[in-house]
Amino acid sequence: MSTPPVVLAVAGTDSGGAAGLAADVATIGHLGCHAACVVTAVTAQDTAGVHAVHAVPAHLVAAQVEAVVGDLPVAAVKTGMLGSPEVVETVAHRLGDLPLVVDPVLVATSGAVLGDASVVRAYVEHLLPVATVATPNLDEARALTGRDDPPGELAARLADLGCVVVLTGGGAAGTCTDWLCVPGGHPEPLRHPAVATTADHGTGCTFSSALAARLALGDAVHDAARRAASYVVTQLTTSSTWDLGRGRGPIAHTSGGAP
Ligand SMILES: Nc1ncnc2c1ncn2[C@@H]1O[C@H](COP(=O)(O)OP(=O)(O)O)[C@@H](O)[C@H]1O
Ligand SMILES: Cc1ncc(COP(=O)(O)O)c(N)n1
Repeated sequence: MSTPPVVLAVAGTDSGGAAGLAADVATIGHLGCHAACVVTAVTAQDTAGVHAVHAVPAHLVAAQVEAVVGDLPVAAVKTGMLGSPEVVETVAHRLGDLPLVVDPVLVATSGAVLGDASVVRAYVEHLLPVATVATPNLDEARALTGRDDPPGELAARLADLGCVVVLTGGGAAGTCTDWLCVPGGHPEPLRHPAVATTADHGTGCTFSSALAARLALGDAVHDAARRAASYVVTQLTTSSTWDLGRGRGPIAHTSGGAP
């Protein structure tokens, strides 16, 4: 087998194994890349909620980043929960020159706040302007713009900060619509079938990791976004028959279940 491209995931942990680095590392590996991982926060989390958060100090996040980029040929980076404005700035400063997918994690599926107003400001001022692609959901796009416009308009506003935006979510009548907008361009709807399931914890993490892996494998952004969405549909279809946890169960990151 040939040497895989390296994708660096910079994110928090989810003890329930649904979201965060667990989703990132599994997805990146399943798509044929090697996952390096930098931990930004430890969460005590399950399918029902986030019970505690311990932020990793910014200097230790920086040390992890240095260890990875000093040794491995990172082809793409994906960021998830960063948790503090200092960590957002560290990532922007040290990783902003690489192909960079930013999932601006602010709120968990369960409703827990994973990034406050100072983190929102740091994304807008420091990280989105150097990102290649940002993948906010509708709530995150509203928080980042401070507006309540239709999703296509929010995607265009965020793209004006300097990155391609794929605004995710918005399922209705069996269809999910994501909005893709390049800086200065017109928002374009990307549609795929909606899977009826409550086993969707970690979907955004899986999507942004799949997008970063596809970029590392050489896809252009449009193709990477389409393939990442199609990956998520397959994985949600698998987990739709699972019965795990009291809350919203994990999306299947890799397998179709035990053989
Ligand atoms: N039930 C679903 N069926 C199919 N695709 C979905 C479903 N829920 C989310 N997606 C897709 O998963 C990707 C991640 O979106 P989303 O769930 O909005 O992220 P987040 O977890 O950040 O809220 C998007 O491409 C979105 O359209
Ligand atoms: C550590 C961590 N990172 C990200 C998410 C968001 O994922 P989701 O939107 O599926 O809750 C999360 N819940 N926990």
